[in-house]
This record gives sequence, structure tokens and C-alpha cells, in this order.
Amino acid sequence: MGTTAAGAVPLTLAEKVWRDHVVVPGEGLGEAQTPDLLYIDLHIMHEVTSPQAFEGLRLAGRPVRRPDLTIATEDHNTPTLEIDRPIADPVSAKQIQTLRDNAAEFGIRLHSLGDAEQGIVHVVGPQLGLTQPGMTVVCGDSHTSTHGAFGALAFGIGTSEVEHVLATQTLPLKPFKTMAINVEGTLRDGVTAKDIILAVIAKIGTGGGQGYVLEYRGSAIRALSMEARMTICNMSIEAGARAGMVAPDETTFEFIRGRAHAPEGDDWEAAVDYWSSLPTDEDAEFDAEVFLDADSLEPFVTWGTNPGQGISLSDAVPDPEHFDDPNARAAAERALEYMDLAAGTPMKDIRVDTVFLGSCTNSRLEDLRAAAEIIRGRSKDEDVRMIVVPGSARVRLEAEAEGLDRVFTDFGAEWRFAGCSMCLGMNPDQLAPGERCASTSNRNFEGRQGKGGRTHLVSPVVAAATAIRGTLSSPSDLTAHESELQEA
Ligand SMILES: CC(C)[C@H](C(=O)O)[C@@H](O)C(=O)O
Ligand code: SF4
Repeated sequence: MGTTAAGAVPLTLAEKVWRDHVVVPGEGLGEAQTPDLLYIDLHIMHEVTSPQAFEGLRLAGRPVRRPDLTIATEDHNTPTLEIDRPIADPVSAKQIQTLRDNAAEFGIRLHSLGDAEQGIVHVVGPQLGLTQPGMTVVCGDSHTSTHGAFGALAFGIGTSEVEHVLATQTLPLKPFKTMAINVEGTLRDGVTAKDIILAVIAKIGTGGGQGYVLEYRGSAIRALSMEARMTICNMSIEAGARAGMVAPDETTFEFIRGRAHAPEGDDWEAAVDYWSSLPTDEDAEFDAEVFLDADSLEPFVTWGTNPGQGISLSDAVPDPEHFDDPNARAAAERALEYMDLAAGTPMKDIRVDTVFLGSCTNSRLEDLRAAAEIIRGRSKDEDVRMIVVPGSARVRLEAEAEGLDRVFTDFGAEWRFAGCSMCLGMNPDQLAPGERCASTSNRNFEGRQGKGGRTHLVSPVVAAATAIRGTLSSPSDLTAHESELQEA
């Protein structure tokens, strides 16, 4: 925990990063304050939200201010099969070609399909060591909050803001409020970071974080790997928050050390010194606090059509009648209709057609390992299709180097190339109308994974157990499942 210098105002992690990036302070106080102009340390891009920004620069005759602080990758529109063939869908092909043309014209580093560093923008940045504590990181993508796991202040921005950052390397930003999410205790076996964040969103609601930067704290967070912290920060946006952060510590430093863009030698020492000054001061105050008990947490899963409509996997589909708030009740009724679920049905009785292991929430090596650990030597339910999509080409290579691809294909799952894939189906990887999917992604909105498709958000180990049993399941259900199979 940080200590406050004598006489200095105690600050939270987010406030320190903000303070260190103000180029021009706003005017006025509190809610009425005009935006501060902040310096941006890292700008990452993908094909979907960049074309108009480049077009704006072109029209104004402006160059990119800091191409060296800007990096692009192809992820949303890329296919995950036959990546050496031309992209069949004309819209996707055009989107990708536009990014390639813009990157070439404006001198921006781009990792294209087929390159070992291509992949989902939020997997690629941390993997290259580009994302570091204390940085401001932006991207025209809501899940930029992922990078907050490093103690960076990371925001999703709109296309006009992308243009502003390209042109100036700064961004005007309104002040924010701070919320501490305290998670104390020890997670049980089979309970993961994904369950923490689904439980947090179920607790505070999809609007609960509005106007706040969330800081995840407490012994359960400190015990998590960087990959797991990224899973949690990734979904901060699903609680409506502006960003999510975790204070940098030894786990953070060890993850960054030695990566392609990590500081070296004296620079490394200086960086670690600065990073170590960032954690929230002991006597700093948050505008709001939330508490979650890690010891009693169970695997969590969504039953509805927003990420806040979640419940313990051992519970039953809730009855809308039991919601006090009329809006929540109406939303639950609509969600159950879309999801074709009856109140009172045990979640574990719900059968799925598809299991999707992937997305910027849960497609890193650790996620693939966790799922592979569960399925190794077991067989897939024959009616379930399972698609495994590594978050980046590098993750795919690393997974193959340790034989995980074989574990998945022997099991009967499809081993794909990297990208966003079925997280939102901007490529051919989609659900058919009425199909139901256990998905390790972050959004279960109507039609998100394909028109008429139904999504249950789950962790990688729940995804794996579900592919084995065919119904939503946790790893702890597998022993019972196996004795049933033996008896049969
Ligand atoms: C396409 C992009 C703008 C979008 C986002 O901002 O999040 C996408 O990544 C998503 O997850 O829905
Ligand atoms: S994996 Fe999904 S959530 Fe992440 S950037 Fe891609 S589409 Fe958005």
C-alpha cells in the first residue's frame, strides 16, 4: 500500500495516474468542472473503429502525432479458419484492407492476420509488454478496461476521440469518481476470476459503476495472476464503469519483466520504483465501496440477456415475480422469454448446443490451460460443438508448444486461429437462431453471438465441464457424472 508524503493529499491509484498525465487542467470544481486534457501513453487500434478517424486526419491534412505510441492489430473481422485464403465476406475484407491501407499511409505498426503478434487488441498489448503500470491507455473499444489490470488507467473511446488521440496524443476527459471493490478471502477450487466479476456485476448492476473508476482490492485480488486480473478488469465496462484497475505489485512486475517492450537495466529499476509508488495511499478515501466474500463464492453463470443477470450455478432460474424493482422484473421477464427459460429450472439442467472458449475476457494461455486440465482424458458430449479460439496467434503457438491443441482436438473441440470470433460474430463464427451457448466472453446481449442466439456467460472451467456433460456444469459435477456413466 502506498504511503503519503508529509502534507500531501492521500490519493487513490486512479487519481495518481490521472494527476501524472494532466497536460492542461480543466476549470471549475466537482461535477461542473470542464475536462482535463490528459496525455496518452499508449493507443491501440483495430479495424472496426479506426476508418473514420483516419479519414478525419486525411481530410484535415494531419499526420499521426506519435505513430511510435500507436499500434494496430486485426481481430474483429478476421476469420478463424483458412486464414491463408482471401477473406470471403466482402464487408470484413474491406474493413481489414482499410486498416492495412491506413496503417501503411500513416506509418503505424500493424499486426496482420498470419503475423505471430496478431490477435485481440487487449491480449496483444499486455503480451508485448506495451501495457505498463501508471500509463494512460486508450482504444476505440469498450473492453480497453482490460489493461487496468496493470495499474494503468485504460479507457474505451469513440471514433472521434480516436481521431483526437491520433492527431494530438492527448484526450480531454471529465473527472471521475472512485469505487473500491473489496474482495477478501480465498477462492474455492473451481471458482475463478470470471466468477468474481460476474458476481460483482450481479451485485452492483450493469449501471452500478457509472461515472466511477473501479479499483479491485483485497486478499483475493492480490492472490490472482495477471491473466485473472485482466479477466476482472475487462468486464468493468459491463458494470457501466469508466475503467477498472488493480494496483501493481510483484505479480505485475514479474509478468512484464523480459517482454518485448519492457524497460531494461536502469530503466527497469526506475520503472519499478515509480510503479511501486502508485498503489492507493493508506488514508485515501473512495467515493463508494463494495464488499464481496471470496470464501463463499460459487461458480457463477448468467441466465439473462445482460451481464448483471447472473446467479450461482447451483441455483435455479429466478422468478421475475420475486424482483421488487418493476424495471428489473420487466427486464427479467423479457430476458427469460428471449432465453426460452422457465423460472425455477435448475441452472444445471440447461442444455447447450455450443461451448465457446475465447474472447478478450478468457482466451489467454492460462484460460486454455485451465479448460484443457478439465477435459484431458475425458470425452465431449456428442451433441455439443466446442470452439476454442486463442486470444492471439502467440497464445496459439504457446498452447501448441505444450500440446494443448491436441488435448482440445482429441476431445472433439475445434482448434481455431486467433481473433474475437464468436464473442460477437463479426466473422463467420456465429450461433444459429435459437442455439444456446456457454461462452467465456463478456456480453450475453440478444443476438450478440448470432441472430436469435442465446448466451450464458461462464468461466473457462465451467465451459469445459459443460462441454463434457452437455448441460451447464461446474468441474465438481464431473465426478458424479463419471460414476453415472460407469453405472449406465
Ligand atoms: C467493435 C467494438 C467497437 C466493440 C466494443 O467497443 O466493445 C466490440 O469489441 C464489442 O465487444 O462489442
Ligand atoms: S473479444 Fe469480444 S469483447 Fe473483446 S474486443 Fe473482441 S468483440 Fe470486443
